[in-house]
Amino acid sequence: MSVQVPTLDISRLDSDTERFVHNLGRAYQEYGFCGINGHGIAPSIVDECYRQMSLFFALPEAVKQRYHLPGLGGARGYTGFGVETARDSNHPDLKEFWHVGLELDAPAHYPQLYANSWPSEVPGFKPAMLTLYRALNELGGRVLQALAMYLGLERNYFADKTDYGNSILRPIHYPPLNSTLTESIRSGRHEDINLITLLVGASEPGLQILRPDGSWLPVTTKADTVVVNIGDMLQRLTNHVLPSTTHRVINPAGAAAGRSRYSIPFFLHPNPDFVIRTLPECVSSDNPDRYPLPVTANEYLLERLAEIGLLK
Ligand SMILES: O=C(O)CCC(=O)C(=O)O
Ligand SMILES: [Fe+2]
Repeated sequence: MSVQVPTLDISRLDSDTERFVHNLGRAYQEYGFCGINGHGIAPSIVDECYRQMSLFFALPEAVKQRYHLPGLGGARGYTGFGVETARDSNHPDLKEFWHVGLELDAPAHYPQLYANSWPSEVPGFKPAMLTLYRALNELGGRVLQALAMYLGLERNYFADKTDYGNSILRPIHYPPLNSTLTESIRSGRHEDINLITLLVGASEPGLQILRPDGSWLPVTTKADTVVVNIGDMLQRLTNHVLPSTTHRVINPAGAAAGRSRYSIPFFLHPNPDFVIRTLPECVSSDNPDRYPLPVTANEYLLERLAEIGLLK
């Protein structure tokens, strides 16, 4: 049998806590990625997002560009095809996307929590995306509870560090490929910037993770599975105890090349002023502190956005 990223049932967080925490932590130590099912997010919530995003991305380019908000580093609204370029790559990704941030009723505690923009042409887009945002934010909180316990922290360690998280829901459209000559791929090899990413849409082939032996392992899951991976902020906080694994989305061959691919990652971020300082629980003589200098989540984010071409 070929190797596969494990899938775990998160309802075990309450019914079988100790073993679940152990299994999840081991999966992340081995792969940096894990499938999560049993999460209770209704398939209709995800289906509605796919329906609404396909309506939006089908609009004329000039209409979509009205929702590009200059100067925000793509933090909200639309980012066009061929803009984002993975670190260390000269070839832009073959994708366009939209960013939804935390929707607040009152003025933000943090200036970085910009107001959302919504496409008036697609009225169902906002309610669909906000519903999925809330569901994934909540699921991410449960994954962080398990990870906190795995690291020897108290279960709610992350709660007050993520309650105003600068988290982003990113509906992505990878259009049909019209040339086989391009050196670009749908998403160039990269690591995610944030604490954890919850990905809806890995049921469509294309996503691959880099294994320590240099091979690429496909991650394709059942439709009900959310793929959750560790990002660089959590890797840094945990001194690499939880690794942020390099991944990419390759161009399909054959008939699939003529079809769009849609996916929706949710990048769960800490509050902008959270200080990423190596956890003492993750430092030992075998694993000395790799990051003696702390950095705030916001400083770290700005550095990384500049590197991928979103902040000029
Ligand atoms: O589309 C996917 O399956 C993955 C996208 C991704 O890795 C990202 O946007 O960071
Ligand atoms: Fe990613």
